[in-house]
Amino acid sequence: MVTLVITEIDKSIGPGDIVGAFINEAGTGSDDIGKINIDKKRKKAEVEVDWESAAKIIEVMDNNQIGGVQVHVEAKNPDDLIDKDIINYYNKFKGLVELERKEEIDRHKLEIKYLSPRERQAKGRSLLNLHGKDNGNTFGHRPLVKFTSKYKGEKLAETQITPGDLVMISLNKPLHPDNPTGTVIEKTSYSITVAFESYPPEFIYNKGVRLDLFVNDTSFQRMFSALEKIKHPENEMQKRKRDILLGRKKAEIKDSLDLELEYLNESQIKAVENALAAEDIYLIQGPPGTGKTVTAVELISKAVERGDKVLAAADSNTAVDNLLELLAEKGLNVIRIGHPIRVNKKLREHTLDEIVLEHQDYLEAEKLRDEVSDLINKQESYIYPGGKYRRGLSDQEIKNYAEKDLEHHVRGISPEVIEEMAEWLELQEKIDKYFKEIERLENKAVRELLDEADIICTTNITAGSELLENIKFDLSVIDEATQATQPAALIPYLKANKTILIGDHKQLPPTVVNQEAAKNGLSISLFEKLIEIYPGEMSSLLEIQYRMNREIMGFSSIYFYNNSLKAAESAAEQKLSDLGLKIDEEDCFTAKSLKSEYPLVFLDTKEMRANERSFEGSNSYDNPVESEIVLDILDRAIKSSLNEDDIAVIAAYKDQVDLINQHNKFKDVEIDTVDAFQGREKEMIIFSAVRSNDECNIGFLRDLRRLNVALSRAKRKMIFIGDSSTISKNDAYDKLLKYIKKSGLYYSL
Ligand SMILES: Nc1ncnc2c1ncn2[C@@H]1O[C@H](COP(=O)(O)OP(=O)(O)OP(=O)(O)O)[C@@H](O)[C@H]1O
Repeated sequence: MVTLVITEIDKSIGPGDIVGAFINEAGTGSDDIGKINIDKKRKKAEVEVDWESAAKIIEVMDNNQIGGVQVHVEAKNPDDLIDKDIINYYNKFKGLVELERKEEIDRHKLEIKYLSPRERQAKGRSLLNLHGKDNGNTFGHRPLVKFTSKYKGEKLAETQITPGDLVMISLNKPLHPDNPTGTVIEKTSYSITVAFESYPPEFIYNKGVRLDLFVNDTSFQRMFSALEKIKHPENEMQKRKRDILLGRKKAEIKDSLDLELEYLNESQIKAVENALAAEDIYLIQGPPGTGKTVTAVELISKAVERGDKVLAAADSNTAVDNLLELLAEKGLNVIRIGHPIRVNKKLREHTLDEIVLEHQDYLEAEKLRDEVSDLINKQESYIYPGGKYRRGLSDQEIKNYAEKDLEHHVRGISPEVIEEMAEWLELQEKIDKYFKEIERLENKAVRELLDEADIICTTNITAGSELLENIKFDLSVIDEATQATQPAALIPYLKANKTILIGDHKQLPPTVVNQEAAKNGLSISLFEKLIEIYPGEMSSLLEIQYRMNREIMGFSSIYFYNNSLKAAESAAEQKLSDLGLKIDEEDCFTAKSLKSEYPLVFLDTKEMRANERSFEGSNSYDNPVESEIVLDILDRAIKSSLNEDDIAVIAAYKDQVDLINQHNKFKDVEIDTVDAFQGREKEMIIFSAVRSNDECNIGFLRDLRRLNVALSRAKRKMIFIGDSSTISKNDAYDKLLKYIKKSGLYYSL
C-alpha cells in the first residue's frame, strides 16, 4: 500500500471530497480507492491506496498538485514507493509494445486476406485440413484442444508456429471476427495442442478446420513481463538496475584494472578493462568493423576467468551464433539456448537440446520412456473406463468391485468389463508415476547443465525463457544492443547484476514495424538511452576499424565519430587491384570508377535528368537512369574478373532494388536496401541514392544513420551514385560530396 499525503487542506473539504477529487482527476473509475484520515489540527490528511490506484493518480499529478491540492507520496515500505518516472516509463513502453503487437496481428490478417490458403500454408503460417479433439484442461482450467490432420496418421505440414504463439481457428471463413484464438502449448510432427481462454465453438471439432498464426506472442509477453519488473522489481538487483535505467542512481567504475589481452588493440583493451571494473553497467560503442564481437568475446572470457556466470545475448539469432562460435572456439564452457532449428547447423552441438541427450539422467529418462510406451500399449488392450462403460462408477468404486471378484453385474456392467476397467486404471496410475519420474529426471538434467555452464547464449527474447527463471547471472552482455528495442533488451538487462551493452547508436536503430510506435520512442534502444544519461565516463569507443580502406572510412569517421577512427594497417591501403582485377583503359565513366586508385567514387547524375519515379499508392521510389548506371558498372566489374559475391548493390528504396533486380543477370550479386546490409561487408559496394527531384526532398535518407551504414560496408571500393542537386541541400550530403571531391573521384555524368 502507498500513502498519499495532502498537506494543505482547504476548510471546505471533507474526507470524501478529497478522495473524490483524486478520482475525478485520475479517472480511476472507482469511488473506493482508500479511506482518508485527517489529523486533528487539519494540517495533514492521508489516504492509503493500493499500488494501481496510486499509479493512476500520480500519472495525472502536475507539479505535485492534483486539482489544486498539494500532494506527496509516501510508502511505509520504501519498495512500494513509486513515482511518475516509473509509471511513465512503464505506461509508455507497454503502450508502444501493444501497438507493435497489434500491427503484427493486422499484417497477418492482411496476408490471410490476400494469399490463398495453400500459399499461406507454404509460408508456414497456416495449417489446413485439421481435426480438433477435446484434450481436457490445463492446470489453470483452460480448455485444451488437440489438432491433427483430418487424414489419419498424416504428418502436419512444416510450420513456423511454435508453443507460445497465438493462433486463430476457422472453418471456411478465416477472417470472421468470431473465430476463436488460443495459445499453442505443445507441437509435435503430428499434432498441435491449443489452450483456449473459454470453451471454443463447436465447429472446431469438425474435420477440415484451419489454424493460422496470429501473432508470435511469446516475444511480446516476455517484453511485457520485463516491463512489469520495472514497476515491481523482484529483488534489490532489479531495483538498482531500474534506478540506473531511469538515471537516478549514478553508474560508477570502482576499481581500475590492468589486463593482459594479447589479441586486442588499445581501445579494445581499455573498453574491456573499464567494462569489467564498472559496477552496474558499461557501454562499448563500436563503429563499423571495429571488432565489437571480438571484444565482447574477450570480455566474456575474462569475466569467466574471475568466476562470473555470464548471459551472452543479442537481438538476432545470427548475432548470437557469431558470439557462440567465437566463445566455443576459445574452448569456453558455453551452452546455447533456443530452438535448434534457428541455430546455425554447425553450432547445434552447443545447444542445450543436443547436449542434454548425453546427460546420464536424460538417458535414464529415455529408458523409462521405452518402458512406459510398453505400458501404454498394454493399456490399449483393456477397456477404457469411459462414461458408456462405467455408468457413473467412480475410479475407486471400479477398483473396489474388481477386488471383490464379482459374480454378477453391477449397474448393468459385467464383472469382466469391471475387471478390465480396473486393470486400465491400475496401469494409468503406473503410467502417471513414470511420466512424473521422466519429467523429474529431464528437469534435473537440464538444471544441472545450466547450473554448470559458465556462459549461456540466447537471444534477448529467449533470455526470458522459463528455463532461466531461477538462474543468477553476475554479468549479462548484450551484443548488437543498438538494434534491440528497450523492452527486448530489458529482458537480459534485468537478469544480471551487471550489464555491458555493445553497439553503435550511429548506425541503424531497432526495426519497429508500427510507425506510431517508432515515432514515439520504440526505436530508441536501451544503449542510446543509457549513453544519453551517462555520456562519457561509462562508455568507450572502439577506434580501430579492420574493414575499410582509409578513404572509404574517412567521411564516416569525421562526420559520425569525431574524427577518431583509424584504419588498421591491414585495411588502410587495400584496393581492388589486390584481388587481381584487370580494368581496361577505356575512357568511359565505368572504367574510371572501377580504377583502383580511387577507393571512393561519386557519380553525379545532376545533368542527366535522372528523375525519380513513384508508383501510385507506393511510398517507395525508383530511378531508371541510376539503375542503368548500376548495371553498367556491374557488367564491367564482372568482366574485369571480380567475383559476383564480392559485390553488393545497395539502393535507398525497395522499388529501386526491385527494378535493378529485374534487369540484373548476375545472380550472386546481392541487391538490397541499406537496412538489410547492417553488420555486413563486401569488397565493393555500389550505392544508388535514388532521390532526384526539384523539391530536393531526400525522404528517409535524412536519417543519417542510414548514410553511415551505406558508406561503411565496402572494403576496397565504394561507388556512390546520386543527383547532387537534390541530395546536397542536406548538410551531411553536401559535406560528403565535398569530401569526395577532395579525397576521391568525383565524376559528373
Ligand atoms: N584487435 C584486432 N586485431 C586484428 N583483427 C581484429 C581485431 N579486432 C577485430 N579484428 C577483426 O576485424 C573484423 C571485424 O570484427 P567484428 O566482426 O568483431 O566487427 P564488428 O564491430 O562486430 O563489425 P560490424 O560493423 O559488422 O558490426 C574481424 O575480421 C576481426 O577478426
